[in-house]
Amino acid sequence: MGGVRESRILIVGLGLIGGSLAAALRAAGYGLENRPGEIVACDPDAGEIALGIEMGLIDGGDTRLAPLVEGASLIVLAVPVLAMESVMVELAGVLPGGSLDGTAPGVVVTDVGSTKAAIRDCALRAFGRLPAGLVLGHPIAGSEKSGVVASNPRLYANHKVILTPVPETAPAAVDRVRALWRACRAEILEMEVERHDQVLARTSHLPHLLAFSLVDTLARQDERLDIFRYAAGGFRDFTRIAGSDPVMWRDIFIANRDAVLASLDDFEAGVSRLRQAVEAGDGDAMLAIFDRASHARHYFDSLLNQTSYQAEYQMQQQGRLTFLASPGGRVAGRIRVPGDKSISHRSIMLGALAEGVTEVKGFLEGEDSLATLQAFREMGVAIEGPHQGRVIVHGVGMHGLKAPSGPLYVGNAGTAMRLFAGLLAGQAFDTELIGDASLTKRPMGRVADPLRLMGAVIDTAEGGRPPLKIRGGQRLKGIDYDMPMASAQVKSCLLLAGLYADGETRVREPAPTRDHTERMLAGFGYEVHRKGDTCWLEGGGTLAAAPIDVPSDISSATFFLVAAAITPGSNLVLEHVGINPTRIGVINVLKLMGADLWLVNEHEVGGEPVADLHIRYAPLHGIDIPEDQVPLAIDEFPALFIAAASAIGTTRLRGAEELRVKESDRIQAMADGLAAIGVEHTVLEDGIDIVGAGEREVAYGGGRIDSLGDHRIAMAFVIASLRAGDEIIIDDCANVATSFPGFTALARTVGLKVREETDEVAP
Ligand SMILES: O=C(O)C1=C[C@@H](OP(=O)(O)O)[C@@H](O)[C@H](O)C1
Ligand SMILES: C=C(OP(=O)(O)O)C(=O)O
Repeated sequence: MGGVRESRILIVGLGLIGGSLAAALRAAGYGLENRPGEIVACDPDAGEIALGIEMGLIDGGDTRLAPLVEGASLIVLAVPVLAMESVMVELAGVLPGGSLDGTAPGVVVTDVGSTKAAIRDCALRAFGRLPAGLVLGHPIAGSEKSGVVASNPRLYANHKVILTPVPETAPAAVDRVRALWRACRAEILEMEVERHDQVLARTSHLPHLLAFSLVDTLARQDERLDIFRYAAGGFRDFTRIAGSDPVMWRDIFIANRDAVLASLDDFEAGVSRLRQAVEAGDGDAMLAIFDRASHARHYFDSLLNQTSYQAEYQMQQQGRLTFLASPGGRVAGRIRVPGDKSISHRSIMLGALAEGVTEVKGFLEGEDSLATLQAFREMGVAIEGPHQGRVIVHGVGMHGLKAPSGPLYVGNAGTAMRLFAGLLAGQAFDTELIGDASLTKRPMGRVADPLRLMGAVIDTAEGGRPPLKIRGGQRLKGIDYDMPMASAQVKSCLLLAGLYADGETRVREPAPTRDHTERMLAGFGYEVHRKGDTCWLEGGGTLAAAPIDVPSDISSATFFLVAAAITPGSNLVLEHVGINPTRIGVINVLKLMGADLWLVNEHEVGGEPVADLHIRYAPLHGIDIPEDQVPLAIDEFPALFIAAASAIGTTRLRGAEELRVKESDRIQAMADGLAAIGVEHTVLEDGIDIVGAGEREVAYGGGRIDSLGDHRIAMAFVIASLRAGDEIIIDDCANVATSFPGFTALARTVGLKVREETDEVAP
C-alpha cells in the first residue's frame, strides 16, 4: 500500500466523494486482510454509514464526530462547503491541543472542497489560526451522481488533485496528504488558494452554472417537458452536469461568489459578441470564434490524450523522446519533405493582414508555424485548417487585429518571435510574446533596439531576452538601418514594422539573407524596393490576399541530401524543393565538396523558385567553406558538419558565429556530438575545423548524443548513423516536430534504420 502510513483514516461526510476515496484506498489494498489501517466515516445519515460498511468501504462509523476522532491519524473533510465551518469548530473542540501542529505522529486534516479561500477562512475562525497540520485540497473529479452508493474506486485515477498549502502548512503534513492521493492514482499539483478559486470558477463552476441555468430555462418554457423528448446529443452532452447535487453547488456558488461573478462577466461579454455576429449575419466573425474554440477544444483533447505534437512538446520539456539510429544502410527513393518553415510563418502573417481570403497550400504543420497560426487566432483572425497542408486565412486588413486576452506563446520559434515583434509594434493594443525555455535564452535586443529607434516601446527581460512586452498605440517612423548581423529575421521584423511606420523603412544587410518576406509582400501587391544590399518600403499601404504554394523546405531536404551524399550506393530524388537563391548555400557547398547533385524540373510557384533535387553518392572532399555561403546555408550546418565528418580531408568553417544563438549553440552542440562519436575537430569562436574520415567505409563510431532540444542537431546525428560503426542514440528529440513532423517515418522509407523511444512518465 504505497506510502500511506496512516493508522486510521476518518472520512467526514460519506457521499460520492468520501465513499470513492474509501473505495480507492481499498482498491489499493489499504486496511485489507492482514495489512494495517482502518477507515471509519462520520455522516449525519446512519443509512449511509450502514451502506458503507455493507459495501466493505469502511470498517465502522457513527453519526457523531467526537467518538471517531480519537485514534484517527488523518481526517478527510468531505462535507458540502458550507458545512465545513461547523465541522471544523467541532474538530477544534475535540482534537487535543497541539495535535494539529504538523509534526509526526500528529493528526493531519485535509478537505476536498471545491473552493479554497472560503474554507481557509473557516479554518481561521474555527481554530483561531491556520494549523500546521491542515492541508487544504481539492480533487478535480466528480460525477452527477451522489451518495455512497455511487462510490467509484477509479474516480480519482489519472485525475488531478490540487493541494493549496499556505505558508503555515507543515511540509510533512503535505507529504502525508500527497501519499493519500497517490494511493488513489491521482496526479497531484500545488497551487495558491486564490489562483485555485479563479481557475475553478472558470473551468468548473461556470460550466455548472450554465448547465443548471439552461435546463431550468428550457424546463420553465415547457412545463410538460415535451421538448426534452426531442433533445439531441448536443443537449445531453452540454447539460449532463445539471443533474449534480444541488446543495453542494449552492454552497460552491456562495463560497466562491466573486471569482464566479468575474468569470460570468467574461462569459456574458463573449456571448454578447457572438450574439452580435449572429444578428448581423457576420459569417467571418462567427467563423473566427468557432474556429478558435474548435481548435482550443482539440488542443485540450490532445493534451489529455497525450497524442499530438503539442503533447510531444510537453514531453520534450521533460526530454523524453529518444531516437535510436542503427548503423549502416543506404538511401534511395523519391520523397517530398514538408513545407518551408520560413514561408509558412509568413503566409499566415501576411494573409492575416491582407484584405481578402488567402489560400495556402503546402503549409508546414510543424509546431513552429502552428504557433504563429494560433497566435493570429488569438488576435481574432479566422483561420481554417490546416488540413493536409491547406490553410485558409480570412484576412482582417492592416488594422483589423484584436488584442489577445493573454500573452502570445510562440514555443520554440525564433522566427515567430522576431517577426511578431515588428508586426505587433505597429498595433493599437499591448501584447506580450513568450516562448519555451530554449527561445527564452535567445537574443531579442537585435530586434528590440532598432524597433525602439522607430519609436516602438518594448521591454525585454535582462540581457534583451524574452519575454517581449510591446506597448501598442505608438506612432512609428521609418528608419535607415544598417544591420550588424546578416539576419533575415531582423530584416523581416523591420519591414513588417515599416508597414505601419510613417515614411520609408530601409534595411541594409551585411550579406544577402533569405528574402521570402520581400517576395511575399510583392506577391500581395506591396511595393518593396531593392538596390544592392539595401531594401526598403513605404509605410501605410495595404495588402491584397493572394494564393500561396509553399515549396518543400530546403532546410529539411538537407538531411536527406547529406544522407545520400555520404552513403555509397545512394540515389535519391527530393521533389518540389524551394531553391530561392538566398537559400541554396547547401547545394553550393555540397557541390564544392564534390557531391553528384543536380536540379530537374525547375519552375516557379507563387514567386518562389522550386526544383526536384537529384543526388547520387560520390566521395566528398573537405573544403574551406566560402564565407559568403554562410548566411545562405545558416540552418544547414548541423547536417553539413556530418558531411564534413564523412569527407576526405578537413573542412573549415569561419564567420558562422550566428550558429551560437540558434535553438542551441550549434557549434558547441555539434562539437560535443562529434566528440561522442569520435570525430576529430577543433572549435573556434566563429566556426569549426572538422577532420573527415577519409576513405574509410565506417567513418566514426556510435555513441549517445544530447540534442539539447534542438531539432537540427537531432536530425543531423540520425543521418550520421549511415556511416557509423555502432548505434547512435540521440536524446531530447521531441522538438524535431517544430520543423519536421514525421521525420523518422520518412527517413525509414528511404532506408535509414531509426526508431523512436518514449520514456514512461515519471510518477
Ligand atoms: O527569417 C527566417 O525565416 C529565418 C532566418 C534565419 O534566422 P536569422 O535571421 O536569425 O539568421 C534562420 O536561421 C531561421 O531558421 C529562419
Ligand atoms: C534557427 C531556426 O529557427 P528559428 O530561429 O525560427 O527558431 C531553425 O529552424 O534552424
